[in-house]
Amino acid sequence: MSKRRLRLRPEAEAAHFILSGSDKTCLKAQWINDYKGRGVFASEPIEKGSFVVEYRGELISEHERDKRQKKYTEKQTAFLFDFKWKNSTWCIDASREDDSLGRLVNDDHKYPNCKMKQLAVQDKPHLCLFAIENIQAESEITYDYGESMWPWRALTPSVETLSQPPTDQEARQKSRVLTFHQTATSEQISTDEFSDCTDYEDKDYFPDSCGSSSDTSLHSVDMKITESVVPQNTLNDMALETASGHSGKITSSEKPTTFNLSLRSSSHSTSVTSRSFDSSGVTSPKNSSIKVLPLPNTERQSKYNKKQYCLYCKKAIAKLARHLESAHGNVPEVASAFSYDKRSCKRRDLLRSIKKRGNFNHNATVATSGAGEMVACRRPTTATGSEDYRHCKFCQGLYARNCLWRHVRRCPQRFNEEAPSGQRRMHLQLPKPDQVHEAVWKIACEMNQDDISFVVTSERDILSLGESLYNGRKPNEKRNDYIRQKMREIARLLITARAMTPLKSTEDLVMPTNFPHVIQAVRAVAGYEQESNSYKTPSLALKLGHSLAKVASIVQCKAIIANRYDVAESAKQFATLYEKKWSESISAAALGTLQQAKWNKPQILPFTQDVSLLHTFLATKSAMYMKDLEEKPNSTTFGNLAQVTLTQVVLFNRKRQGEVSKMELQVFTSRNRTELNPDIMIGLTEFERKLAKHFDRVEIRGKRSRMVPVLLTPDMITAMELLAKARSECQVHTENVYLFARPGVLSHYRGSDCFRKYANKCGAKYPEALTSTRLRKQVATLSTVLNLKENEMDQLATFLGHDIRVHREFYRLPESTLQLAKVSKLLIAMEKGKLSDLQGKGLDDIVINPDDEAVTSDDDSSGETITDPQQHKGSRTKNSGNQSHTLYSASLDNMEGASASTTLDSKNISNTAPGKAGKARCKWTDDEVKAVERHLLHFITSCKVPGKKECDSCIQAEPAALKDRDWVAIKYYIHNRIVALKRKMNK
Ligand SMILES: C[S@@+](CC[C@H](N)C(=O)[O-])C[C@H]1O[C@@H](n2cnc3c(N)ncnc32)[C@H](O)[C@@H]1O
Repeated sequence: MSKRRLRLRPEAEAAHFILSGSDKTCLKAQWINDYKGRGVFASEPIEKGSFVVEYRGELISEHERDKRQKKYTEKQTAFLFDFKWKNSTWCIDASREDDSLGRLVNDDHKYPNCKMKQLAVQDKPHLCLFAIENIQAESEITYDYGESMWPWRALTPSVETLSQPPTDQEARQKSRVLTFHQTATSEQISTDEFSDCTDYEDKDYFPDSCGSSSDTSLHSVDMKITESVVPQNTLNDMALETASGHSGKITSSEKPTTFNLSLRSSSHSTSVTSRSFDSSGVTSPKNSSIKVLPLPNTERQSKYNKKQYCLYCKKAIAKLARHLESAHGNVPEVASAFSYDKRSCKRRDLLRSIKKRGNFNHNATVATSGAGEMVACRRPTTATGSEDYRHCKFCQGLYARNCLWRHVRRCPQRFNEEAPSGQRRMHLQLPKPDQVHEAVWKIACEMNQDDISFVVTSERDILSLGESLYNGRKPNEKRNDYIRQKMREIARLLITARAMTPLKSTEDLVMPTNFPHVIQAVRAVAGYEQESNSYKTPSLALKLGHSLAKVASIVQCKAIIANRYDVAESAKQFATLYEKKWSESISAAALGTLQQAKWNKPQILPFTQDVSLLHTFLATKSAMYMKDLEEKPNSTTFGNLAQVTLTQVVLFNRKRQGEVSKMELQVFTSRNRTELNPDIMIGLTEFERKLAKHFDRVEIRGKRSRMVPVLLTPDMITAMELLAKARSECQVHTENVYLFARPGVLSHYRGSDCFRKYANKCGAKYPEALTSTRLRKQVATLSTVLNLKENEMDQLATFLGHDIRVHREFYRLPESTLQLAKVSKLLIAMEKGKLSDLQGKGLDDIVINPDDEAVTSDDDSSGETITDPQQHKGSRTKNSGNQSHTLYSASLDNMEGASASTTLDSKNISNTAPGKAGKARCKWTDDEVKAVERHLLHFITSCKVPGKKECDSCIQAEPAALKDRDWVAIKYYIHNRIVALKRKMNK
């Protein structure tokens, strides 16, 4: 009697919950990770055989299902559950976000604890889950979605494949998983009928096996999804498997039941997040669901009674060695371990290795399922979250993150591999999901392990962004850093978006309807301040924009390949939105903040005396170190000479330190040493010919893969040849490709470090000004002051490794220098009341005399500086009287030092208008002089508030020649000066 009641109870209970439309209180929904999303967990133990939850939703016909499927998004389609009832196909559509829990139960094809069963209540079919084992509190409720190519199953390779090659049987099993259809029988049960819910034969449940499908339309739907993401060989495997049949539990007449689950673009992490999930009232666990098993330290179990997982039978075993010997003694590696003496190290190491691999297999299963207990080599005293543990990449043992480095130093499995040093991580990479680029996965796994790296590894589209960046660049460490940075940036955005908007995945970020949320998140990440319309980190806002555009194009391409035209279209629309709205919403303010940050910032240039001091210091040191290296070749003498020579080359060539630092040995040894072509020689002056013979030229890789030439003096060549020769004696790794290699490692010396070191040692007055970038600016500034011709300027720009536009905009100290060197002459003339003297002259024809200079230095226009909207857009003019004068003296100083014969007179400074190198000579006509006078008068008499509209009208009324942006700059400068003059007059 009692037995009968027991049997009926689950059904009756199910009917009760079906009719009340509620779920059991012993269940709760929880956010697991980005990979799985939410899941359902037992908050109390559930007995084997009990009813667990109903897969509740809207019951629709097959036809309606087909219609909905067409317009549903990928996510929604995942909630369509097809089943057979009364000889036709029906579907439960659970896509609507309600509070029901059944729709949130995840798949587990290996160790499910529930099975799906069909129940007829009041002559309507219902899908319910029943426990097939006792379920512990806090365990996740799972069931087998059936054999099919579910993306997550492919993404997390079986643990066997991680540690050992698959056996034939395993290979067969694996390919069966790749069959792309879940099929099922459905035993229909009426609540009126007697049924035994604890009698779990597979046929009672669905999905329960796979079979050849007669439903081709369903096949094709799934194929559409899989084709896009599965490489061709996998598809071939699938085809083979379908042809060779399945497990055979089902007859060919049985119809497939398809859980129309589609590929989530972000599903493959094996770790668990502690992030809270708050949409739809799901609980938000602060701790990860994966714990590290603590020492057994209860009264019943001693701490010496630790259980380990057997590599072969996967069970937790207390006496593993004994178990291995008795149960798996015929396995070659077990036999080999036991062939050694009982106390031998070899035996101990082999057994330990088997133990660690067994535990690793278990840990990988836990990681894959998203919940459970991992086994560490040194167990904590209390259950600890898995975030602080990592697997050793050599022996696969699990160690506390902060102790891993210590273990790696003496890990017996490391064999001859070099111990990783510096930033290189020592933990085992997570299992690489299929279709993720190996190198990109490595980059992602080597990141600092934090929330951000978690999002990177779990978001497919972020990894795709990394892959796209990876493919477009030549391999080097720096490129990897860049990719890492880009992936982290977008992950940070996603984390912020999740916290403050309904967005959840990277794909959500590039949906046009989400554009306002994206703007909100970007602003939050970049620290937008509404009042000032500025950002704390404006560059981040700009970078995120570029990355989002890239992600949108990646999503679009992937969607096109996958025949998901709705997604492709929406990504395309996002791109259009981005093009039209991004600037006004984000980038205008970000660029404004960036530009504003540069205003009034003193631009320090190196002083020529300091440069000269550094030069002499390096020459002396170089001679000394060359001698040392010849006499005592060792890593120290090599390092000294390498650093000095590197600094010399950067200093002499005014090159980016990063480019010269990376000069490869092979590039130096294979440099072109052929004589200069006699025809070219003819075109050179005697002096130039001598120079051409004097220097050697090496071509190195510059920014954006540009070829950048480096000139080498004979002294430098001698030092470099010595470095090349002495490498082997000085512990320079044979694999180290760099000329300025660091002995013992694979990296090179960094020019910036060397510069800093020698700048401080050489006794320079302003050592902080001696950096490679500032030296580049110095040479560029001098080129302006010396008025190089257009083609000479081009040559200089090419030599410096950038194009002329960049040179003009960023390297020359543009208007400020010109204002110093040239416009100031005009101002002096004006202040001295000699404006009419300018008639018929160009700016360059004005000669400064020291008295005049004194006149200009005592002004103060600060606080009255006008900002010009035009300058905002294109020109980089910033007017600051004080700063200008500092620079003026600096540039004069440099100029004198640069060339003894150069003086600031009308011969040397030729006829180039400011900002228009090489354009027609800009003489002041009578009209222009009058216009300036009028302008002056206008300001002195009527301009009360500088920068107001009246001034603009005044400017417009002037002759055409004065409309040039450079002249506008002059006018603003004049304007400021006049305000200062006016103040003086008022006083
Ligand atoms: C019916 S829903 C289950 C609820 C879902 N986890 C959620 O948060 O909405 C099916 C989806 O869950 C995810 N999923 C289910 N089982 C999974 C598993 N074992 N591993 C990873 N993801 C899984 C897949 O993204 C699938 O599209």
